[in-house]
Formats: sequence, C-alpha cells, structure tokens
Amino acid sequence: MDLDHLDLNPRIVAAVKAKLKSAREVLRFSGPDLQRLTGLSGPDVQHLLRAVSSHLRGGSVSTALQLYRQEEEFPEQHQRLSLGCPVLDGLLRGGLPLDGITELAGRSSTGKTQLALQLCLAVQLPRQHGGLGTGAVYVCTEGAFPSRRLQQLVAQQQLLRPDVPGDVLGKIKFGDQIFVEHVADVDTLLDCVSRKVPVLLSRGVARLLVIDSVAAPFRCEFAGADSARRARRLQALGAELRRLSCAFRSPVLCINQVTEAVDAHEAAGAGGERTSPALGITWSSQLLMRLLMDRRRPEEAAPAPPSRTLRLVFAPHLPPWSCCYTVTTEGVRGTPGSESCWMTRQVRVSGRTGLPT
Ligand SMILES: Nc1ncnc2c1ncn2[C@@H]1O[C@H](COP(=O)(O)OP(=O)(O)OP(=O)(O)O)[C@@H](O)[C@H]1O
Repeated sequence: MDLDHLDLNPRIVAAVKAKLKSAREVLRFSGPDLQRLTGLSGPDVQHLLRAVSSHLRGGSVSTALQLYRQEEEFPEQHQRLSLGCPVLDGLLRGGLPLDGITELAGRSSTGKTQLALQLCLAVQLPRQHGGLGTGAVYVCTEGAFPSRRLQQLVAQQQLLRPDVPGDVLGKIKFGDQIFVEHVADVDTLLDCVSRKVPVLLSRGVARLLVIDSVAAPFRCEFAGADSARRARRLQALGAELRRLSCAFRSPVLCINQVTEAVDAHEAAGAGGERTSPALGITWSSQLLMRLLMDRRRPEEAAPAPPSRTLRLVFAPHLPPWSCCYTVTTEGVRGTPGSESCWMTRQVRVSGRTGLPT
C-alpha cells in the first residue's frame, strides 16, 4: 500500500489507513472532510496533504530543457508538418508547428503559392514521412485555384520526394483531398472559417488550412478611415483561426502580401527593410510564426546576390535564419549550405540594433 511509503508520523498513517485505501484517494477530500473522516487535527491533515501531493508528483520539477529533451516520450507535442524539403524542414526543426498561425509573406512571384501547394501535398503523406495522413482546405481570396500547377506538382512528387517509397505515393489520390473554396470579401471569409472549415477539420478529412491571401479582402474593403473596424475584423479572423488550429491540431498557413518602401528614406523608417508584410501590427500579433520570401528583380543590385531568399522573421521556438531557395517544376527547395542567421548579419552590416555581434 502506497500510504506506508509516506514520510509521516505512523499515527497519521494509521488513522488514514483505517478509512482510505490509497494516497490518491486522500486528494479527493477537502481538509475539513479529512479531519471529520480520520479524526486527525487540522495541522496533521495539512502534513498529510503535503506529503501525499509530493509523493504523487514524484517530488521533482521538470526544467524546460528536460521537457525539450523528452521529445521521444511526447511525440504528439513535438509533431510538425513537413514542407517536403529537408533543408527547409531542418531550419524549421521538422516543419510547421501544428498549433498556431504561420504567415508566409512576400512580393509577387516569390513562390508563396508554390510552397502552399507543396504543403497541401505533403500533409497527405503518412506520419512517418512528415505528413498528417489527411487532406487540406485551400481558401482563395484572389484569382482562381491553380489546378494545373497542382496537377504538375502531383506528377513530379516522386522527384521532389525521393525519401518516400513509390508505392506510398502511388496509393494517395492527392487531387481528391484538397478542398478549395473561393471567397471574395471579409464577411464570406469569416463565414467560411467559422462554419465550413470546422466541419472538414472535425471530420478529419483535412488538417491543414491555407488562406491565399489574407490581405486581399482586407485591402479592398477597408479604407484608411475605417482602421478601427478593420482591426476588429482582423482580430476576429485571427481568433477564429487560432481556435481552429488549437482545437484540431492543424497548422494554418496565411499567405500575405507586402508593402514596399518607395525610397531609401522610407526604408530607413521601417528599420532598413525594403518590404514589410501587409495588415500591420493587429494582424502580426495574431501570428505564431512569420516567414518572408524575397526575390531580387533583374534590375536590382549587382553583383547578383542569390535570387530567392526565405527568411524566418520570428517564431518563439526558433532562431532567426534565412536561406536561399529555388522554385522548379518539381516544387520549392531550400539550397543546401545557404543557411545563415540573418540577425547577426544585419547587426554586422548596419550596426544599428545595439545587439552584440
Ligand atoms: N511550372 C513551374 N516551373 C517552374 N517554376 C514555376 C512554375 N510555376 C511557377 N513557377 C515559379 O513560381 C513563381 C510564381 O510563384 P507563385 O505563383 O507561388 O508566386 P506568389 O508569391 O504566390 O505570387 P503572387 O503574390 O503574385 O500570387 C514564378 O516566378 C515562377 O518562377
């Protein structure tokens, strides 16, 4: 009997054993109830409760480092959705977190939609290959869903994913598990994420939500004077997306546009950044993680730097990194060996942030 192992006066143990069978049972009663039941005094009952709780807790406190190292014991908590590229997955420590909103921002033609489509295929793979074994919901707010490009990516899966056996890829009907919805305004978008998407997620037919793009309806609908109403709607959207993500342990990927500084003076005002994601601080505060894609135009700085770069702007669990990537017929791939910490580089170059190099 575990009551015998408690570090207590034998008199207290005997009184408890007369009425209860285990230490766990002790915690079902309040202090006064235990006094009535066992006939012990108030201080004796306090000793008893302290001894029982420390015995059941095991007497140890886990540090954050210990929890981090317990990855194998708690695989669910550490599960990620693979992006289908070992370089990008390595930088993201396995891929997208399942709880929270990830934003993928960038200029036009940087490859945001390409990466989102790649994720819609990756999510369908079994868990041992980095997927979640189910489909995706793709909400388009501007333009039509790129079905032809999706079919091309499906046909090229074997080349993009040589790590996945051909028979596993052959069995999956990739095109049948992507649920596409077109919405044109903020009301329809909110209605879609609060009524339609939960049905698909709750039935388990999808575990990834992509919104391409989140900025379009908000930019069209709200003029400058309407900023308070826009902020409220953005908060409502963010709250609903976070609720869905946490309730169904499903990553939410929101594609966002960027605003560009027109001259060096304006860029200096934005911390030296030429581009900044649209929708401002109200939207930024809804995010778990922000990724920024960039692509140099031919007319931009020579000697030519790498033409496409992906940057992790912020994430609570990751250092700030960037890497080069390519977009080919097969999909989006990080360039091996191109990874670097952009914050260190920025501090070295500008020396303005006050952080040590
Ligand atoms: N079949 C393909 N083969 C190779 N590269 C392709 C193919 N289709 C698209 N791309 C590349 O992807 C880029 C466009 O990517 P994508 O449509 O994802 O851009 P985006 O960032 O979503 O832009 P926007 O914000 O304008 O929608 C093109 O610049 C092109 O280089």
